[in-house]
Amino acid sequence: MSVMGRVALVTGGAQGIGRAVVEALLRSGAKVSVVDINQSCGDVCKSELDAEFGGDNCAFIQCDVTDGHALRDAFQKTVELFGRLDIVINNAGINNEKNWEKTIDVNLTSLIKGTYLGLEHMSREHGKRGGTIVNVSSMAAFLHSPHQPVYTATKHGVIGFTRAMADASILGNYGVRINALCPAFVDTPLLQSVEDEDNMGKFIKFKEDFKRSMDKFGVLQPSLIAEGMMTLITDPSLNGAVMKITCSKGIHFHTYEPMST
Ligand SMILES: NC(=O)C1=CN([C@@H]2O[C@H](COP(=O)(O)OP(=O)(O)OC[C@H]3O[C@@H](n4cnc5c(N)ncnc54)[C@H](O)[C@@H]3O)[C@@H](O)[C@H]2O)C=CC1
Ligand SMILES: CC/C=C\C[C@H](O)/C=C/C=C\C=C\C=C\C(=O)[C@@H](O)C/C=C\CCC(=O)O
Repeated sequence: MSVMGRVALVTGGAQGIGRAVVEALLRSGAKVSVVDINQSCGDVCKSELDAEFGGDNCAFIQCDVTDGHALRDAFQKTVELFGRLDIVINNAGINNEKNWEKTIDVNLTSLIKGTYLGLEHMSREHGKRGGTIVNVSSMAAFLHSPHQPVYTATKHGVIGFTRAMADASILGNYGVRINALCPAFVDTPLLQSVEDEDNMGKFIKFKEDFKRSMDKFGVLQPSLIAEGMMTLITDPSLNGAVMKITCSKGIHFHTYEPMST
């Protein structure tokens, strides 16, 4: 599937992995709505993307994804601006073990809301034309790190929810493919949070162990994550897939044992 002329919405798109995904989508001819809480970062992002890709191909919508009404409005504004919605990337995420309730709210609750809003605008059950959703998890869902237990729980939840929704899409003939993406460590500002007691809480005392994990497993570049994301977006055979991206194996997929009857 080509994304030429398609419309994408990317949460957390103003920096890091989301910014790399936004650029890959624009480079492939999509129009993109960048949804992000960070006004200044979003303004810079919009200005730079307009300069590179032209002023009519992306929009920045300042929005805290944990505000359900604001998130709904961001989806509606995207459709009003660009006339349709074909791709939703639920990417926004934080690492905060001190305010762990907020981590659940951003990483899981808001991702669920973003998935449901995406279906409202894309699913055949709502008379729409179909589309694709990618939910961003993490390799933390496979290698539970003692430094971020609640973050790890949210990323496990993303995989379970995404795989269940992919099955629901088949049963309900939604016409929407729903997949998960699990990067290992990626060189973005999020990694800096491991140094901050305000983020790590009592687990700050494990930060050296976290850094040893980063040294052991390596750190990826956002551009490789964007490459994997484009595969999930464009490969029509993928639904319920769990893509993993690591330094050791690159872009690959998790395989699940068939359920025993
Ligand atoms: N950096 C890494 O090592 C890895 C990151 N991930 C996941 O990738 C996703 C993106 O992370 P990064 O790009 O690394 O982080 P980042 O911190 O560089 O970028 C996250 C973006 O999300 C935005 N954001 C945060 N809370 C928000 C909210 N409530 N509403 C709207 N926007 C909000 C931020 O303003 C920022 O622009 C997250 O879900 C993260 O858990 C997964 C595996 C590895
Ligand atoms: C403060 C930064 C917050 C989050 C960063 C990120 O979300 C957390 C990642 C946590 C663990 C990363 C593990 C990386 C593992 C690898 O790179 C693999 O090569 C390890 C080998 C096997 C994994 C098991 C499997 O593939 O099933």
